[in-house]
Amino acid sequence: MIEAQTLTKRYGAKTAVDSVSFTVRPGRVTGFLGPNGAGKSTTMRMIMGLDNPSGGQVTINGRPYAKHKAPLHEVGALLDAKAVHTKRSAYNHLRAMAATHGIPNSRVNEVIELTGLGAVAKKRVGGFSLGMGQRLGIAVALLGDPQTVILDEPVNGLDPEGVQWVRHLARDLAAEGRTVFLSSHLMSEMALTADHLIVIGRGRIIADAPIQDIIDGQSKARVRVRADRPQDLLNPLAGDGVSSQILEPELIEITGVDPRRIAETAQRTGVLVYELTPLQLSLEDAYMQLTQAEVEYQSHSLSPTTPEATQITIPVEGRRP
Ligand SMILES: Nc1ncnc2c1ncn2[C@@H]1O[C@H](COP(=O)(O)OP(=O)(O)OP(=O)(O)O)[C@@H](O)[C@H]1O
Repeated sequence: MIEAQTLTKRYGAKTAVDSVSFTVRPGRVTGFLGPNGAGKSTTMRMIMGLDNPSGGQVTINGRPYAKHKAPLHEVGALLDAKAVHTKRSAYNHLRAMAATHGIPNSRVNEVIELTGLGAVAKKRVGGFSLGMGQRLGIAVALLGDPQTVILDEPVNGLDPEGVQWVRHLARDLAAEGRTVFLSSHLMSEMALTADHLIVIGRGRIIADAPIQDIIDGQSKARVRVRADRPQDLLNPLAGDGVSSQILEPELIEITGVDPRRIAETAQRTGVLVYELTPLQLSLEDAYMQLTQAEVEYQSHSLSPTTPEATQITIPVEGRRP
């Protein structure tokens, strides 16, 4: 379990992490999301005792990292896979780490097996690809068989098989009752891996909830309707927060009205409906909506004159008095 209370980190005038409080619980995968520069790595570094908080505190299993007698058994972290610059082989690197922490060699062999490093374990780490470096970083994180595992961008540089492997690993570790806290910019992957999300923007928590709640919280009912005269549905459905998009002559999307009301309206108005599909936001859409005001490093289109979409959005006319 990781518990942060009013955790703050300032770098000069810059407040990278601004009085955040959250709990990362065991038995589930908690994703840590946020735009570039939001404060994810700084938070993870403070959890691992690599940065001192300017205020507040963070504990792992009830104690700050530095207060644990055998921290590698409590928490393992992959924070910066590129940090391992060594002429040693992966095997010797892991053995040296194990020796200094009283971990038996048999565990070194286990983590090499677990992370799929067997074929390259005797090669110099300096020559590793990004993906192999990631696997070694994860092997180091798991070396002490820790109760809590923190992985910062663990799928960075991994091929699709590696990405899937990290997903299964994270889910297996959580299923064993461990605390798993991971960051990733790959939303589709996060949607498949995490049970719970903490979203941070400009150093502050902007969401802390089960993943489905975050998607539902950002979604207004949106329904795709195929019908012979779909436009005839629009006036009877008009109201606050209702809008529609004509995609094809017989295809529209209506936002802000549930499918049952659309079906009832169609029956009343004699419109023949032959498709009524509720649409759900993806995690990526929900995330973009949540964080759009929090993006520190905004990207701009190279061709601002290019139309955003060819679809036409028209608000449904307001109710007539
Ligand atoms: N050592 C430092 N000195 C000064 N500013 C720093 C330092 N480390 C981080 N920052 C600043 O603190 C803020 C948070 O950075 P951090 O790396 O924690 O964000 P992040 O969410 O991990 O971003 P990314 O997704 O790009 O990795 C950024 O504005 C960053 O520039």
